[in-house]
Amino acid sequence: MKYQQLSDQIRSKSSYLCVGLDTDINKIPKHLLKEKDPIFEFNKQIIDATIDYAVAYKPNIAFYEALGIKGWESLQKTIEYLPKDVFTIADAKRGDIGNTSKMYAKAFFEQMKFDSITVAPYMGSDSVEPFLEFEDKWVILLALTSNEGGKDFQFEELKSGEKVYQKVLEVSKKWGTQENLMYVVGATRSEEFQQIRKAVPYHFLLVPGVGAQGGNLKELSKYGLNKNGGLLVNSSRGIIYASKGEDFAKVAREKAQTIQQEMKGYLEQFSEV
Ligand SMILES: O=c1ccn([C@@H]2O[C@H](COP(=O)(O)O)[C@@H](O)[C@H]2O)c(=O)[nH]1
Repeated sequence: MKYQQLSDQIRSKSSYLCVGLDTDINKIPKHLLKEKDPIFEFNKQIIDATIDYAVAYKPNIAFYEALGIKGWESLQKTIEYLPKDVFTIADAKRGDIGNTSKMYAKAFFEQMKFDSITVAPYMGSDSVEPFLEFEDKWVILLALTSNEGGKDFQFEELKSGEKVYQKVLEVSKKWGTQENLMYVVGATRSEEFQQIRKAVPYHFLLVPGVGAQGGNLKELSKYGLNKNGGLLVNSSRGIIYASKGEDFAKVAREKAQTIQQEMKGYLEQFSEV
């Protein structure tokens, strides 16, 4: 998917919601366990219920890998089921020496046909560039993560006065363009959004950490939104497990709609979209 298409989706749905498909066999409603592929059945019902309010879907690959071959099959079916006009994110956090990264890229872009993949920056340019060689595919580079442990390294101050995550942004933005490179910035870091926007004014930011992790949607939207939208805000558990009963899809739809309505207001207030 191209930058403009994603921006158009945000405009037409008045939403920058990404639904996280962190589908755990131990958390899905019990009545689905009688299905041939309970994980896919759950995802299918979540997608049908939330599609009016979401512009992106993000399966976290760990949840599928953990089930072995069956998990990969459920993932493949999920990707094939998703409509072509939504943006798909493989939250896989890959990155390795160049020739290995190339194989990860082939797996997620060619085999599974994801639009994008999350990548760790730690191994540097040659570990990221192989992902950037695929047309209309995206790298979503970890910049500032939402977890507490993110402070262990990412806020460390360098001799230049920059923090490590700022250095990641400054150096990596030369590896790609706003057309093929996005950044992960945690919703729990809303105080950093203003200066992150200065560093990367036009790049999309994938923002996990609202809902279950307590990030503030208004705060991050205020500084994170740009004239193209520029944000994809993910919620996984807060939507997909809002109800653990037979009404899970209906309740997920209500949750997604509530978030979308809030986003619509912020798009009107904080962005020219
Ligand atoms: O900094 C990061 C990077 C990735 N994640 C992932 O996003 C979702 C968040 O799930 P919630 O249930 O909405 O908390 C999950 O897949 C994480 O692995 C993140 O949280 N923070």
